[in-house]
Amino acid sequence: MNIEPIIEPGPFEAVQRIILASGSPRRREMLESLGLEFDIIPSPAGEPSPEPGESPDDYAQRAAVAKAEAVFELHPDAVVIGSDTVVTLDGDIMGKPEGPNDALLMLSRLVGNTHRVVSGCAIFHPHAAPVAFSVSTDVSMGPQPLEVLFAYVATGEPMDKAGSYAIQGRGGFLVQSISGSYNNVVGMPLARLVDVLQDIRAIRPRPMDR
Ligand SMILES: Cc1cn([C@H]2C[C@H](O)[C@@H](COP(=O)(O)OP(=O)(O)OP(=O)(O)O)O2)c(=O)[nH]c1=O
Repeated sequence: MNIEPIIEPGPFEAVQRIILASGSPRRREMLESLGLEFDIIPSPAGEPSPEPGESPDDYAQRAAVAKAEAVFELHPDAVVIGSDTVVTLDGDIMGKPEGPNDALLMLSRLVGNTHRVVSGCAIFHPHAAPVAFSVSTDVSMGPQPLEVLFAYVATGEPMDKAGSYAIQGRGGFLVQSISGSYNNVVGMPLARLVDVLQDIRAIRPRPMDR
């Protein structure tokens, strides 16, 4: 399924075919913000389960590699980008909630605490070794009464978000402060990704005359 995004001239242009192996609208918007032409092919790879004792960083990277690799195998001529975001607190890895009760449980643990959001990113390239990395952001939330969490869960926003909240959406009110990349919380370590894409010559600054 190729969804051709609408491109506005942005700071960069693609030098090679780029595929975003993601169904996340947030990740699509981030790549679009760069002005890149790219295809979207959600990965057929499912979410792997964390191995016993696996660090959140290793897990997020492994999940991102699995997503990107599954699409790269079908399109070895393209640069394929995959990403995976998890929330971690007290050593536990939180993905997307299984339902409203699970979302409520996650949020009741996160409020009044500082947790880490870890996004893994993997880039597969036709003529270079794959690159995988993870970036983490500390997110501090103030205390919230249960009825506020109920009301937030009832919006439905938490259901497709790691940790059951969206810093960029209605859940922004939950976040008192962050230390690190904001984009990384939303779903992709964009600054680091742009550096890598330029290093492997997949993108370049858009020439002034274009
Ligand atoms: C913490 C946080 C997560 N998220 C989202 C980012 C991810 O889309 C989602 C975590 O799920 P992921 O499994 O990382 O990704 P996804 O299933 O949405 O998309 P795909 O696997 O196709 O790439 O949580 C936010 O949008 N805002 C936030 O503040």
